Amino acid sequence: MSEIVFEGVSHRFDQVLVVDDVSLVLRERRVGIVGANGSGKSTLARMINGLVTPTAGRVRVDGLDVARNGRDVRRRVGFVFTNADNQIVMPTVREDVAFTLRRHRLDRADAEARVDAALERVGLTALADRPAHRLSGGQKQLLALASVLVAEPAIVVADEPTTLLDARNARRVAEHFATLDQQLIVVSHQLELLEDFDRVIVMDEGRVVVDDVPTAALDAYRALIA
Ligand SMILES: Nc1ncnc2c1ncn2[C@@H]1O[C@H](COP(=O)(O)OP(=O)(O)OP(=O)(O)O)[C@@H](O)[C@H]1O
Repeated sequence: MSEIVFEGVSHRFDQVLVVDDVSLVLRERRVGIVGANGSGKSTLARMINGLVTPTAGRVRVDGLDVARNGRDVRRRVGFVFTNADNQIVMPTVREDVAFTLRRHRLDRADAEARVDAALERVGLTALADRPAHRLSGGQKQLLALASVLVAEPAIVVADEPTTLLDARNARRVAEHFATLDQQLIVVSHQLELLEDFDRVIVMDEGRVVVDDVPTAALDAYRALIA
């Protein structure tokens, strides 16, 4: 497993402290992050691959300082956004997955084999030549996941990957996430998604207020928001 370390990490947007002195070592395979709207979950998740830089403290991924080694870190850390539409950049499903590899210097056959494997992995092989924007919401989220997996990241960070999906699609996407070999960090308001994770972190006003096994952490979170 990889290791993600937050060392006294804070982040301010326009003087407002949204992540407040967080220190964590994440080594578990599947870690969930929950918390009320605006508690700083997305900001924390985005710091893992350098989408957001801490205004104080340091984030390290497998020993690499994210602020200094952004490119190497982004090769290790794939990021799945809430809205897959924002992640789809190419006309067809296959082209969209292949786009991730544009700077990987693979020969054509290797790249194609990796794209095929990533599509197979998420069950989109039959839709490979379809227009990406015409997929259903659930299929788009699986495409976003394939576009991340094709780079063979060690870590997948997902920010509310099922929030925009109906219950059936959310379950389908969640099942795919559950079978990943990668270390997985998932921000979610859908608590059932995290029940069989290894660890759940509860954020409140930028701080980690609970850090425990899912049953205990989710109970504490439900009590906090009740
Ligand atoms: N780019 C930005 N510029 C200014 N403020 C921001 C920016 N991104 C987030 N914020 C603010 O930082 C705070 C924390 O936001 P963040 O998205 O991390 O919370 P969250 O816990 O993920 O919330 P939600 O559950 O609503 O997605 C919020 O008050 C938000 O308005």
